[in-house]
Amino acid sequence: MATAAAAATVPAGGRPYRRARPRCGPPRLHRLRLSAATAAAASSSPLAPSTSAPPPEGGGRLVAELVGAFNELTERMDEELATSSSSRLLFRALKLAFPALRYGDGGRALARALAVATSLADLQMDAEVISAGVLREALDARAVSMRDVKAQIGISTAHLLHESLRLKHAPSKLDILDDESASALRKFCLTYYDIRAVILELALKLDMMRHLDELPKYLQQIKSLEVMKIYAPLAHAVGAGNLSLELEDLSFRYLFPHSYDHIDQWLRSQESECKALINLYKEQLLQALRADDELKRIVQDISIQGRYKSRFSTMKKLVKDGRKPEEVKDILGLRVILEPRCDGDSSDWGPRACHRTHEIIQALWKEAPGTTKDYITRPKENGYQSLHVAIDVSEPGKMRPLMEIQIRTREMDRFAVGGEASHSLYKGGLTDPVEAKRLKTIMLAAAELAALRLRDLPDSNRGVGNCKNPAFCQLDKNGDGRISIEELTEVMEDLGAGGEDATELMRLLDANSDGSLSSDEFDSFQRQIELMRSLEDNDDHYRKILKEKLHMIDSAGLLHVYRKELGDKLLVG
Ligand SMILES: Nc1nc2c(ncn2[C@@H]2O[C@H](COP(=O)(O)OP(=O)(O)OP(=O)(O)O)[C@@H](O)[C@H]2O)c(=O)[nH]1
Ligand SMILES: Nc1ncnc2c1ncn2[C@@H]1O[C@H](COP(=O)(O)OP(=O)(O)OP(=O)(O)O)[C@@H](O)[C@H]1O
Ligand SMILES: [Ca+2]
Ligand SMILES: [Ca+2]
Repeated sequence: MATAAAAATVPAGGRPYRRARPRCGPPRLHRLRLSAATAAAASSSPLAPSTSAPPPEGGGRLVAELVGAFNELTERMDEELATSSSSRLLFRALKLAFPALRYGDGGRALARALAVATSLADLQMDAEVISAGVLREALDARAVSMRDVKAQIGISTAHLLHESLRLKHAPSKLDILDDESASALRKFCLTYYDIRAVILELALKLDMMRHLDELPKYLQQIKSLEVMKIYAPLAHAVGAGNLSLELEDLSFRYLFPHSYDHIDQWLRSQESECKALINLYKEQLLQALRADDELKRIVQDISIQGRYKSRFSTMKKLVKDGRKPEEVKDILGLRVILEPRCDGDSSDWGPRACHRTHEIIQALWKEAPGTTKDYITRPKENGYQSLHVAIDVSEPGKMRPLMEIQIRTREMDRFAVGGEASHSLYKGGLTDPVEAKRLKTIMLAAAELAALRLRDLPDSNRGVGNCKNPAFCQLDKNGDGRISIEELTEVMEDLGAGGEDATELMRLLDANSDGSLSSDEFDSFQRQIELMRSLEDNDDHYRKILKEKLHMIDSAGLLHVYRKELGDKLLVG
């Protein structure tokens, strides 16, 4: 029977780049992000004695934040990249950045450094790049020196930071950013700089764009132009698709505020309904494809991806040939990817499976006349293969944009994503296939080198296999399975807090009063940290809802809407 895996669909708000990783075996408790409800339940378990203690203050709170950030980042990292050497490196970087960035501006610098690190972890970068992301803000604020980084973190992270600083100044070497010089500059960046430094710089640009309101207006436009012409296409070229889309949308917003508002209002007005529809159609289609006898015979795997079109991409469609928003046929998009079986006479099973999928779609929904393009029977000149249809998802009295469905085999998809018909060539600003191939080779080589440096030594008795809880292992320096007061004091001192804070934290967490923290006691502490973080997340979420409502309605109806929204969310939560 054909197995079907539904790939991630519309990005969830707030954490756009997080990639769902399949987990094998039992979940690792320390890495679970507990909901407030489960965390509260866990805290009443007899195995979790210390969660009833009040949240730690002072230096204890610092350790809690450090451990929380460390867990969040390692959870997002690719499992293969999260070796114990990587964990150690990341923990050291966080320890260096925390005291340097936490004070001064109410912790905003630290929050931004962690957001950059999060983007890098979501892009599946290694610990060296993520550490550089954490430290770059501290370096810019002169709270940490390159000498500190070299001595405490390592030469590779220092090198990355050095390269990203060089890259930062590259655009200012040009007087005008016309298409030609922008293209030359993009090539220059990709040829002459460590590719991981380019990716670090992209994550920093995203952070800058998310806070552009804080800069003077003239700078907002200069920065946006740079991003639009250089960094968004660069992001596309290195395969950071979602990052590229967000960079484009943000710079579009600052460069053309009126056009942006227009498109934003139209897309936003139907966004949640359309995203729900994408998920619904995806599920229906998956079920129908899985149930089909012919597909069961010739296909071993089916996946479907969905996306809602970005603001900037929609704008380009409108400008290209002057069509109206409702005439854009790919505002809602699904992509079916089929993996044909390899046995028997399977040479034409791929195209057959795609055409069979088309027939099933025609039986399910209404196809918009004249929209089908069969690039499988007749591939495009660049070799691109896929079958495209658009279906009408309107209902009586409810007009909606069309939904485009692309159908292709896994092999065709690989070619469309990374081959000579690659998306970065199709619209990413790179025009030379040889250049794209070389870029891919450089990226792979950089990843291999990093992996080599960050691998665990075979005789290491603190390898991942032995360390069920990486945060605990970072604190348990001598590896005896307990965190002693000396070990706790050491981390406190690294964070700039005193020995009294360590004693205080130990008193709070040491449930059986034996003078040290067992892994169970530390697990309880981590559950408490998760609880604190989830409360902060919810607060942030409610604040956003409120802001939107305040913006949209007059004061007479505010309370009603606020109560309803809050009530709904609380019920769901
Ligand atoms: N990677 C890649 N994707 C492509 C290529 N050509 C088309 N596509 C994808 O297929 C979609 C639809 O392409 P077409 O069916 O040719 O439609 P179109 O002529 O662009 O029509 P409009 O979307 O209405 O402008 C595009 O939006 C891309 O997502 C290609 O050469 N490479
Ligand atoms: N129908 C679809 N289903 C799922 N993903 C899609 C679909 N169409 C495009 N994508 C993906 O969505 C991302 C954003 O693409 P975007 O909508 O900006 O451009 P496009 O549709 O590929 O090209 P164009 O703007 O020329 O139509 C890309 O990763 C692209 O591969
Ligand atoms: Ca110990
Ligand atoms: Ca104890």
